[in-house]
Amino acid sequence: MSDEIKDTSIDTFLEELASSSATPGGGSAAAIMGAMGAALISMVCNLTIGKKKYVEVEDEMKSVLEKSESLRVALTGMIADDVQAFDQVMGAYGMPKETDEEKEARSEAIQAALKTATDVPLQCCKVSREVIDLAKIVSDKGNLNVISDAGVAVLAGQAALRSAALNVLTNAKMINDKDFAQAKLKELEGLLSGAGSATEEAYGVVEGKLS
Ligand SMILES: Nc1nc(=O)c2c([nH]1)NC[C@@H]1CN(c3ccc(C(=O)N[C@@H](CCC(=O)O)C(=O)O)cc3)C=[N+]21
Repeated sequence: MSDEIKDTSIDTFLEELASSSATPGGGSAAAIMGAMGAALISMVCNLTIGKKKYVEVEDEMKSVLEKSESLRVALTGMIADDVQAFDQVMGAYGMPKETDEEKEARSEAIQAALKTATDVPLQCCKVSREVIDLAKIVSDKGNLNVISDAGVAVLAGQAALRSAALNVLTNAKMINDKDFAQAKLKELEGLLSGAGSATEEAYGVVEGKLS
């Protein structure tokens, strides 16, 4: 699929995801999950801003909306970024490996591609973590009529974070530059830390409001 992946219909995207072609893969799926989380946060903000009952949180909701829209744009871009990154990995594996020179060039290309294919989902983790943190704010303060959507947003952020994390883990394992891999895993650990409890807390708040 091309760079225009974000412009394809949901149906076509899912067909491509389901197909035996390597991309889009789980990395792109993680990004779109995060983008859905961000979109739902924006939706809750848009339905809270301008309501008399929520005038006290209006400024905060406006600020959350600005951030969630920027996260949504970033995550939407990562759907294609991940396709490109993983296509590079597959392309490198497909290089000829007859001569020593070819083997060397192939190995270098694989290693370079794996680094990018680690960085893209790590970036997705970073932005998805922000989705979780913003979803928590709208779960606490958003319009009660759409509070279930705030709960969906937090779970989408969590799914995106943990899904992108799996892509980081699987690629980092294959990287020979252990300093690089260690640094990325360390960064990942920081992003995962506390995310589960933030998710459960926000989900609990939403459930509490609905029961
Ligand atoms: N940033 C990132 N994004 C990913 O989407 C991502 C990733 N990293 N890391 C690893 C996993 C795994 N994954 C595969 C998808 C299809 C095949 C696939 O089509 N394999 C063919 C072989 C194809 C060939 O050799 O040309 C097969 O097993 O028959 C393999 C692997 C995507 N992932």
